Amino acid sequence: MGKSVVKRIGVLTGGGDAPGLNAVIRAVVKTAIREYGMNVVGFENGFGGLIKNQARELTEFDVIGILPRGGTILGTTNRDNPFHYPVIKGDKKIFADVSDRVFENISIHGIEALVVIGGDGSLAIGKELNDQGLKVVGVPKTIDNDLSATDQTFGFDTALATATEAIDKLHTTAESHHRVMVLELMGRYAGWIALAAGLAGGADVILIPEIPYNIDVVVEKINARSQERKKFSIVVVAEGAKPLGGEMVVSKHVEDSFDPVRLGGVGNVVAQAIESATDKETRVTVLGHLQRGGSPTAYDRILATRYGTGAVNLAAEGKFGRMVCLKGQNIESVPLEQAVGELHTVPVNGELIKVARQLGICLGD
Ligand SMILES: Nc1ncnc2c1ncn2[C@@H]1O[C@H](COP(=O)(O)OP(=O)(O)O)[C@@H](O)[C@H]1O
Ligand SMILES: O=P(O)(O)OC[C@H]1O[C@](O)(COP(=O)(O)O)[C@@H](O)[C@@H]1O
Ligand SMILES: [Mg+2]
Repeated sequence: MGKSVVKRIGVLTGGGDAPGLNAVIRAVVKTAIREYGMNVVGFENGFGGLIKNQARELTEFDVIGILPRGGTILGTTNRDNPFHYPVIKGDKKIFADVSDRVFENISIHGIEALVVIGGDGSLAIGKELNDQGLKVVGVPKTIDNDLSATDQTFGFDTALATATEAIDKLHTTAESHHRVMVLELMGRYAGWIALAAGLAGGADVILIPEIPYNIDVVVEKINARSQERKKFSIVVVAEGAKPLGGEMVVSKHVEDSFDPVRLGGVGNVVAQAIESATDKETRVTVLGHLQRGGSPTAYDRILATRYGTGAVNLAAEGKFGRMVCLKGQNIESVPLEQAVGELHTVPVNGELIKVARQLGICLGD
C-alpha cells in the first residue's frame, strides 16, 4: 500500500455533465481505497451538496458497473456557487458568501482533501476554497475542451464522436434531398467541437466563435458547390459563432447562475440567411444535450481513469491547489490558478484551421 498524507477525501462533480465523470469517480474510489487505504465521501449535486450537507460514503461496491455509464452517480449542477449563493433577506433575494457552510460540512465529515471534477467554473470555486484553506485537487472536465492548462479534457472525445455521427447521418439525407443541412453544436465560447467534428464529418462550412463569419462568403461557398454539381452542403455552426461586427446568439439567461448566459439559436439565423440568399431548401438540427449524454468512448474512459488515479496520487503526496492535466502522452499537474486563468480557444492560425482551409472548407471569412 502507498503512503498518503491524507486518509479521508471528498469528491464532487460540478458544472455541466460530461461522459467520463463516472469513470473518474470510479478511479478515485478504487485508487483511494486499494492503493492508499483512504475513505471516500461523495458530495451530491456539485457544490450544492457541500453547502447543504448532502453526502454519502463511497465504497468499491458503489462504483461497480459505472465505468461505461454516462452522467454522474453523484449528480451535478451549474448553479450553487458558495461564494455567490442566492439567499432570501427580508423579501428580497440577494447573493451571499456561504462558504462557511462548506467548511462546516467538510469538518463534520472529517474530510482532509477534496477532489473537484469540473470545468472552469467549478475549478474557480475550488481554487477559491483552496486559497481559504481547504485542500483541493482538480480534474479537468468538459465536452467543450476549453481549459488551457491541459491538452484535452475528458468528455470532449465522446461529444466529438456523437457530433461526427450526426454529420454522417445528415450527409445521407442532405444528398438525397439536395438540401443544405445546418448543424448547431455546443462548445460555449470555443469552437473545438464544431471544428473537430466538421473535419471528421467532412463539412463544407464550419463557423466557430474564434472566426467571425461573413454570411455572403458562406452563401458564395454553397453556390460554388452547386456549380461544381454538388447539390447539397453541410454547414456546421458552433453555438458561439457570430457574424463580423455582430454578437453571439443567446437562447436564455439562467437565473442564479454565476455565468447566466446560455448560447443557442445561431444555427437558425445562419440557415434562414442561406435559404433566402440561395433559394436552396435548408434545414437545421440542434444537437444539444445529446452531445453530453451516453457512454464515454474508450479514449475518454482511459483519460478519465488516468485523471482519477492521478488526482488521488496528488492528494496522497500532499500536492494541493493543483489540477491533473494531460501534457503530450503524460499525466502531469498544474496550479489551479493556471487551470482557470484563460479559456482555451481555437488558435486561428493553428494547424487544424490551416488543414481545413487547404481542404477548401469555408470558415466564413
Ligand atoms: N468564473 C467563475 N468564477 C467563479 N464561479 C464560476 C465561474 N463561472 C461559473 N462559476 C460557477 O461555477 C459552477 C459551475 O460552472 P459551469 O460553468 O456551469 O461549469 P464548469 O465547472 O463546467 O465550468 C456554477 O456554480 C457557476 O455559477
Ligand atoms: O446544460 P445547460 O445549462 O443548457 O448548458 C449548456 C452549456 O453547457 C455545455 O454543454 C458544457 O459546458 P460546461 O462543461 O462548462 O458545463 C456547453 O457546451 C453549453 O453551452
Ligand atoms: Mg464552464
